[in-house]
Amino acid sequence: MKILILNGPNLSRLDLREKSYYGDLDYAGLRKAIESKATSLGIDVDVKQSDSESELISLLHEAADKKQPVIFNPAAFTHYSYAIRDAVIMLKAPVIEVHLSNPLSREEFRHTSVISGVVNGTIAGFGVESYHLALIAMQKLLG
Ligand SMILES: O=C1C[C@@](O)(C(=O)O)C[C@@H](O)[C@@H]1O
Repeated sequence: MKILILNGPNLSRLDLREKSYYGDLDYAGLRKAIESKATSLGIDVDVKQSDSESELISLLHEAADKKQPVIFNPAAFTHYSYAIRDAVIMLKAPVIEVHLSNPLSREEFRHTSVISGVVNGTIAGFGVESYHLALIAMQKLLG
């Protein structure tokens, strides 16, 4: 079973965002780093990104129907999307929330995650390493 790595809005333009939080890596580089770490761990991944709340929800529905594990960076939706939270609740396999930056060290509106309470765990603040750590954690969760 492939693990779905799902990325939310504006992550496709990572290299154009605040360098102090996201560095120089572009989305293609992030994707490549995730895929190569997954290969080294012997994990199959499907890396997807969308800027649309509706599309992210459809992808979560598909993952729920397939009982697919998910590593999810909901990006700004983390902080306010109850619709995405409700879709995450319906997932049947483990789900890990990841963030490149540490939202708790940023603006106050980022201190709330409406997603954290409905996932197995959250990894934040380690750049691309957050995804690597999530892959290792997911491997353990799946036994
Ligand atoms: O778009 C993002 C990226 C982010 O999820 C991260 O990976 O650090 C943190 C969010 O607050 C922000 O809106």
